[in-house]
Amino acid sequence: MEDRQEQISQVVVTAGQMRDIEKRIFAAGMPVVALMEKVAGLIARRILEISPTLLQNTFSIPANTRFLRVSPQAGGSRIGILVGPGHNGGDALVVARELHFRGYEVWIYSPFSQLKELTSQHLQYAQSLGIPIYQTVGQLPDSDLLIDGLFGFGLERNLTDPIASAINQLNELSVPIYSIDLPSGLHTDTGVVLGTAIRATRTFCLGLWKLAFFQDQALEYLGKAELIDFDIPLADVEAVLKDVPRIKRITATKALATLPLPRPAVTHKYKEGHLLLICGSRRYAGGSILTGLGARASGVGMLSIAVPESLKSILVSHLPEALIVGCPETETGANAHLQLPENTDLSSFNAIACGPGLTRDATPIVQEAIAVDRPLILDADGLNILAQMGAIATLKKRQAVTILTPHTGEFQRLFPDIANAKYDRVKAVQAAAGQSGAVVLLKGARTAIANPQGGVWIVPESTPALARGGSGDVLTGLLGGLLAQAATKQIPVEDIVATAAWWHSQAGIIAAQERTELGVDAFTLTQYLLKVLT
Ligand SMILES: NC(=O)C1=CN([C@@H]2O[C@H](COP(=O)(O)OP(=O)(O)OC[C@H]3O[C@@H](n4cnc5c(N)ncnc54)[C@H](OP(=O)(O)O)[C@@H]3O)[C@@H](O)[C@H]2O)[C@@H](O)CC1
Ligand SMILES: Nc1ncnc2c1ncn2[C@@H]1O[C@H](COP(=O)(O)OP(=O)(O)O)[C@@H](O)[C@H]1O
Ligand SMILES: [K+]
Repeated sequence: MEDRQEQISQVVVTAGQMRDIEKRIFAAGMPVVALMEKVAGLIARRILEISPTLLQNTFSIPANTRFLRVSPQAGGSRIGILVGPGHNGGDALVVARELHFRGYEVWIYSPFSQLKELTSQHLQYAQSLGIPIYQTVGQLPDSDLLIDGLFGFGLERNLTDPIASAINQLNELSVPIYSIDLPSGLHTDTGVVLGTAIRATRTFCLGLWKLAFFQDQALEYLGKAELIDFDIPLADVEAVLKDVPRIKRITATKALATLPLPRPAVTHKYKEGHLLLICGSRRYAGGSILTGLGARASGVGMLSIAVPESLKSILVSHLPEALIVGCPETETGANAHLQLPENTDLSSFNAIACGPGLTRDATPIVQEAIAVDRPLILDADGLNILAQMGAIATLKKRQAVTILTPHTGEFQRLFPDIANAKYDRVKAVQAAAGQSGAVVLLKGARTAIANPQGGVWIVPESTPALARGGSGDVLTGLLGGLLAQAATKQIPVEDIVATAAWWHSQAGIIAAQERTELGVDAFTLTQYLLKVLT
């Protein structure tokens, strides 16, 4: 049984689900007022923890001062608190009060005339404490930090003026902004910008991760995101999510537990999986090498690589441990069809990965791979050829599991009828898996993986260093190797896919830390895969 923290860190909810979970907590007797105090107290404490310069100011007070406070005269940091009409504003006002009592020079921007009752009470109290309150952006004094409590998960409509232009002006100030729950202006589920949105330096996501945090279009607004856990009972989460397919973050704990480690002491190479890669062309020889190196890093027991005959020697020189199968080639140097050695038939492979570097001239070999009753990964031109064949109808005929690994362009070619791929990647990948019966991995800044039942894994962190030709080939090889090794184990396929994607992203992150975001070419990436585990 995973511990509570691990379970909470995997959960991702929509605004509607969050609202239902809160309703249960309130119905069980937790007072709304008490929860707001608790949550905002945690936020205030966290702000003080992570802002050493603010703390420095607190402790640089003159020695003869009787109270551990910073007066404006002592040069304390100024913190502006942005207050909206709902409970997000209420949270912000509690933070304002706490920081005021810790001695900071706090001011409040409260542009709305109608506030929810609790929010209104906190505003009244802040006013009674002498905290200055401003209604228009033009009046705002300077500040060292802004706390954004304009809107949280209650925002559904587009923002209009004057609040929209106020947000634009606030973004223009060169001041760090910490957002409460999510940057005001983002849709909680899709991460779509509703007119305009705060560009946060940091975001404190409250209680449970919201979907917007994993939608590519929201990333530029979120800054550094962290979860503020306020002890939501797991039973309430379970009760609300029990009948819906889960959307989960793939964590290090989960991914590491899915890897084929430790290896049993008594085993042999064929027990540790036999992977067949079908890849490469005269034009894209490198793609087959990168795919092979990705597979090598997975630890797969046996690796066979089917490439056009003319690439055989170059593959052997890069991957001496692999069985390189030279295939007849087309005039253009594409893999024409499979020609396995005698005594080898396709049923001896635990998994097949097909696509990197093939070119679209390799249609017959892709058709052969699809026709084989083995677990199959299709990537790159494997996907483009599948799209030409009609993805959904073709995949319906397959008996064994299929994994598709498209980027957005390939996804749209495969599933032209799924319109929302750009705006709600999670919904799009769920729809694709549901319609095709395949496990679908939609690549991007935050890669999402869906199974046909609608369950989703999201890779929660990655690096733009991976936005480089060939890094997808590495993923295909790595995933193929893990899939082949899992053949005899009862592991859900989507867990293996998510683990490979997590591993790939982590390697990118470590490589980028050591070499900058410009230093992670696809070959280098393959050299960092094992560093994730050691
Ligand atoms: N319940 C609790 O105790 C806890 C709640 N928590 C906190 O509560 C937050 C959710 O609070 P919330 O539901 O009050 O919604 P919130 O995000 O503040 O904003 C909605 C307000 O904005 C308004 N509005 C909407 N669109 C608008 C527009 N375009 N232009 C202008 N106004 C617009 C809308 O008014 P409407 O006109 O729709 O009636 C409504 O008043 C959550 O994110 C977290 O911070 C946590 O601390 C945990 C404990
Ligand atoms: N901005 C980004 N942030 C994180 N990962 C990214 C980003 N852009 C691309 N990637 C990752 O890099 C890989 C690119 O794969 P792909 O588009 O297939 O490239 P190629 O076919 O050249 O190998 C995918 O795993 C994708 O998720
Ligand atoms: K906010």
